Amino acid sequence: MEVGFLGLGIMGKAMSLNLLRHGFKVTVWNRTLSRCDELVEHGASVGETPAAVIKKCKYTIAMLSDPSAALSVVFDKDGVLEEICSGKGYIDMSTVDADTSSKISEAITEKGGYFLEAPVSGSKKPAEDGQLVILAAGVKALYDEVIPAFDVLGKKSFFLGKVGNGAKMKLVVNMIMGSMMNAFSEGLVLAERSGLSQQTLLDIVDLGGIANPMFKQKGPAMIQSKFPPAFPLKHQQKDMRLALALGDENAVSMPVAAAANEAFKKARSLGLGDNDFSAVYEAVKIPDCSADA
Ligand SMILES: NC(=O)C1=CN([C@@H]2O[C@H](COP(=O)(O)OP(=O)(O)OC[C@H]3O[C@@H](n4cnc5c(N)ncnc54)[C@H](OP(=O)(O)O)[C@@H]3O)[C@@H](O)[C@H]2O)C=CC1
Ligand SMILES: O=CC(=O)O
Repeated sequence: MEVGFLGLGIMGKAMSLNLLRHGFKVTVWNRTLSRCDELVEHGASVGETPAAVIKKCKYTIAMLSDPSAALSVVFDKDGVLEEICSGKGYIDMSTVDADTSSKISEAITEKGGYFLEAPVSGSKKPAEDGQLVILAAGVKALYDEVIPAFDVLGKKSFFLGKVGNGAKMKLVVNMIMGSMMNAFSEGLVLAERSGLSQQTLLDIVDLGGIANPMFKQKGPAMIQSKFPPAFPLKHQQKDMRLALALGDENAVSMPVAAAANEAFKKARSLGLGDNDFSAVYEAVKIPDCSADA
């Protein structure tokens, strides 16, 4: 199977390498073109523009940072829309909001192409290991056709119906994850300030009902103030922002998520946006000056 791949960041690089390892022919494009070099060493071809990739491939996957990147790659000059046509499928796996996904879907459909949104749950390591959870929605026929690729990229795929449902599901999941990371960070700070061992806290948490892979994997690095980026904090804050907007639309009160978003914003203002999202711990550590006012 031949696929195009647009966006070779942390996730896109791991995912396209995985496809190459499993015998797919992959044509890649990245805004910073030099990032294609490593993929070429592993057998990929390069398209000079998103349009060139679409022209060459029947199926093209995108994995881009945020709504503005996802829209730009489709609508700007040399973008996807210039070459998408009947018989071609476009699969956007970026985490965006439902409106962005719908705009892309409508434009692709107008040109006769097929569209699937397919954001993923799982981070750098699951992407490397083909263990993502894929949350697809859109054209079911396209979903069925690209299952061989999803089987390589993920451990489980869900088809969630109409465009927007995949985006919304992903935002709900990441809203929970971001709130959990804040509670975990507060717990680590509280343990330390109370004179307790943070390592002992990690051991206890891992043995009980709130044990989970995220705390287990990230906790030991966090207590050493190490945050190598797997899921960049700036993207988690984008997801909190988009999830809160979804809450606004549906009149769902989300005070926990709103507080978590503030902590991620504070972390970004401290210059931590390119660190892993667990770096919110550094923001949580800083005393809240407003409490003294
Ligand atoms: N990392 C993770 O653990 C996970 C991330 N996600 C989601 O996947 C998506 C990608 O994440 P990740 O790989 O971590 O992000 P990165 O920041 O590592 O990569 C972002 C990619 O988007 C490209 N990009 C950014 N802006 C533009 C633009 N205006 N036009 C064209 N390309 C652009 C970047 O190109 P360039 O190299 O030129 O900057 C790069 O290829 C995000 O939506 C994220 O929320 C989902 C699950 C897990
Ligand atoms: O979106 C991030 C993830 O870990 O899932």
